[in-house]
Amino acid sequence: MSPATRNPDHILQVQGLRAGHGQLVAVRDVSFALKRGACVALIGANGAGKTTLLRCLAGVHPALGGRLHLGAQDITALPAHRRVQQGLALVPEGRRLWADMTVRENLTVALEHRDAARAAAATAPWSIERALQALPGLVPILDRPAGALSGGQRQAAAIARALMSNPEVLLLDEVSLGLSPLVVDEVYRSLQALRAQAGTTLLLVEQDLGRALAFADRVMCLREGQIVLEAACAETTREAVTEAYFGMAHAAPSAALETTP
Ligand SMILES: Nc1ncnc2c1ncn2[C@@H]1O[C@H](COP(=O)(O)OP(=O)(O)OP(=O)(O)O)[C@@H](O)[C@H]1O
Repeated sequence: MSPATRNPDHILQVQGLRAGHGQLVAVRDVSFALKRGACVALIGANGAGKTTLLRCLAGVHPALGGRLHLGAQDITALPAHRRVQQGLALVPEGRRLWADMTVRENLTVALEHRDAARAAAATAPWSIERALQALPGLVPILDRPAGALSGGQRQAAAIARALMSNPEVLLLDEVSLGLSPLVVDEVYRSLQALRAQAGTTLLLVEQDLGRALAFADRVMCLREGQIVLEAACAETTREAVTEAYFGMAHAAPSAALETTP
């Protein structure tokens, strides 16, 4: 992407991204851009390529082609840890915390590995104290080993750990997976606080279509590794999204596409 075609309003620009697993192509020529401060929900059936796409953006899965820009910087060739330092953080499916360490230790290690210059330049850099204000549910479990936490607590701790890098863009895989509705509500309240307080740009994978459309500004539907729908949530309908999701007109929602009103 030439500097002339880059839009300064876009914090993340993805062009022609391709990735696979062996012979299998999982992400096919995917292009999109995230506006600064936006929240985009990425939806798609099992195996559509959502996790592979997020992992490619984070640099933990190799891309076969394409270009990525974070702000004005071309990050295509940067390894995962450099992308984190530049402001692109992933909260992976399954959360991947260090199970034997306490929550506090998980956060401290992340804090020590962040880019000091970026943190110094930030107007309000994240600290453990500030993360606890945004995610108060962590306060009583700060000294508990991450391996002993419930699903919702692990999700909150993983989000807090990602915040330690002062992300401009937070990628969240399967936000609601394995969590009770009440805990999901709490996680989304925390994400709302992040958006309001820090203006963090969010790209989140969410299987609950009702929740995705209610929370995000835009929705992007991935099918067989391609973006088949990209729209403002306020300007699309469940029917249009469901049709894109299944690749057929008038498809009935299945258990794979939850639809909380
Ligand atoms: N480690 C792997 N080895 C081989 N194939 C894989 C691997 N991980 C994913 N795939 C395949 O790549 C394709 C995309 O998978 P991916 O996990 O990215 O999809 P997804 O949309 O995140 O699905 P899910 O909701 O089930 O996690 C699928 O066909 C899947 O079977």
